[in-house]
Amino acid sequence: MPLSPPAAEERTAVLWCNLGSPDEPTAPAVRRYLSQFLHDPRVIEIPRAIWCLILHGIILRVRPAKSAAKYASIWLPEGSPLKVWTVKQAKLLAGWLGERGHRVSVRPAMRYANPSIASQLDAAQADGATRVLVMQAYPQYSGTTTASVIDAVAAWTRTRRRLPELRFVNQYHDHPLYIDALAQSVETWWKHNGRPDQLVMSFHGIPERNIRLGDPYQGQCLETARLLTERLGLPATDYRVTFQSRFGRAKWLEPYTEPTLRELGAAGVGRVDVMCPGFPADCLETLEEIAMEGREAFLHAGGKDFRYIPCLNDSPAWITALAAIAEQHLAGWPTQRSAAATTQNVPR
Ligand SMILES: C=CC1=C(C)c2cc3[nH]c(cc4nc(cc5[nH]c(cc1n2)c(C)c5CCC(=O)O)C(CCC(=O)O)=C4C)c(C)c3C=C
Ligand SMILES: [Fe+2]
Ligand SMILES: [Fe+2]
Repeated sequence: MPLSPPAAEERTAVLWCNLGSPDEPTAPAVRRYLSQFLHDPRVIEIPRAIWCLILHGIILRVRPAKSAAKYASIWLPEGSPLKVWTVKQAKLLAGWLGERGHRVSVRPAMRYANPSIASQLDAAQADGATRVLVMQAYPQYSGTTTASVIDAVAAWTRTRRRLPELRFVNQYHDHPLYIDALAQSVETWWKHNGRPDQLVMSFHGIPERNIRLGDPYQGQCLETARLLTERLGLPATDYRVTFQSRFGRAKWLEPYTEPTLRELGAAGVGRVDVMCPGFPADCLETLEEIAMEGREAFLHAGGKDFRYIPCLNDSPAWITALAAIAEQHLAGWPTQRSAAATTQNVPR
């Protein structure tokens, strides 16, 4: 006799994964978060022994207090913007999929800090999920982000005996509904606020070396920008694609966002609109680095009018896109389990 009876039906959970934020905007919480983040070999690819010396000797002593002050400047009453938006997106996605007749739960999960990917996979299994679709808030694939989430799921599988069926969405940088959601956000912004002299599309950077070693990230960012500007009917003279958030001294993807904004300001470009198409949720890198520091850099260099176009966040077109992506990957998973199968709640 099996310990638990066979279940009549498969149950599916969607894991909606994002990077994660510190639990609070304080130096100790940021130190814990950065330590987990910067120990990830997908993020930092230099030899461990050397990196640990730099990380523990310098970065984890200096950076937490500075980063905590930046986090404090964007923190919401409910928590970090990245987490608040990611949780809201998960709720809206669940509602949308429910309305379309899918019996699935949607759980937000963070690669670093909380709620962790492992804890949400545990919770999904405890709820009876036998299938998990892993989706990520990274439209463009990078080993530093997408593969790292897959690593975290794989690390969890090694600690469990009975595994759910797993599916992964690795990228959707050119999905028509993602492009559509971006285009709608820009068009709505322009309808209410008028058009700029230049549109800057700023993506998170990664080291240039990663691209040379085969990471497809840069090409996917450029493809997103191409599809978006084509859809907006923007000539090449009216926009720039840039890369932000450089970390350390190595060469990262260029052109860098902040020097480009300074250049545009100094060249007499009066009005610039900046958007961050690779970030589906507003976060430290958009609200502080772009909307505050980027603005300051542009205006200080002589620019007149800087406007930040918010991320997709909870826009209906974006949730529609997410639901369509989920549906495409849920397709073909039959709802009935074979009679021979037993259920999930077997001891670890
Ligand atoms: C150290 C190297 C880093 C790489 C490589 C990297 C890639 C990368 N990151 C994002 C998305 C986000 N990054 C965010 C914050 C952040 N990123 C790094 C470093 C690297 N990122 C650090 C150290 C931090 C923490 C903040 C700081 O101290 O500067 C965020 C925001 C998190 C938040 O809580 O709001 C996002 C989102 C992508 C998409 C990416 C590669 C494609
Ligand atoms: Fe270490
Ligand atoms: Fe980052």
